[in-house]
Amino acid sequence: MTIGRLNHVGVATPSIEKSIALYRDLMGATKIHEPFDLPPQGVRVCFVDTPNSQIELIEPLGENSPILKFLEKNPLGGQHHVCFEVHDIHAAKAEMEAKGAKVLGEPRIGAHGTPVIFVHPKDMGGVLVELMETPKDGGH
Ligand SMILES: C[C@@H](C(=O)O)C(=O)SCCNC(=O)CCNC(=O)[C@H](O)C(C)(C)COP(=O)(O)OP(=O)(O)OC[C@H]1O[C@@H](n2cnc3c(N)ncnc32)[C@H](O)[C@@H]1OP(=O)(O)O
Ligand SMILES: [Co+2]
Repeated sequence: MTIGRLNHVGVATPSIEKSIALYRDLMGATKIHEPFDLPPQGVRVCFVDTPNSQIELIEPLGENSPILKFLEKNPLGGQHHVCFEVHDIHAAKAEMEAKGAKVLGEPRIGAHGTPVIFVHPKDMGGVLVELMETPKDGGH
């Protein structure tokens, strides 16, 4: 596996609406996408475009959301994960596991419509890493 483009930085927030206001009014973001629910991942998502990447605002969706505990520990929200593109998600998963890193669950469809996996922060220097298969059209 070769690490690919930084697709997005995931930012957990208790309120997407409040975070949108911060990125728009404080940071000057001009392209903010419509928020949408992503039930398979247990989050509501809103992408904020930057010139070379995206910020992915994520708010808990449902009682089993994987970000509930993170928000308990970080009530204001905070930087949650970084997402790199990979060519083949199944090959990436197999390689991570062969190298001894814990992959959290099976590949699931992520916010850009391609499969994603997560590598445990304990095996990646404290950073939760999402690997995302590059969209066939090359992405955003
Ligand atoms: C929409 C989609 C997309 O882009 O397509 C997404 O991104 S969805 C993004 C949301 N989905 C996910 O994150 C799915 C994968 N995540 C998970 O399975 C979970 O969140 C885990 C990463 C396993 C954490 O689980 P949980 O919060 O229940 O456990 P926990 O609080 O006991 O955490 C275990 C240890 O990991 C640390 N830890 C927890 N979350 C962390 C994070 N985001 N970054 C860095 N470290 C983190 C905790 O501080 C703790 O360390 P200590 O032991 O030292 O106290
Ligand atoms: Co993400």
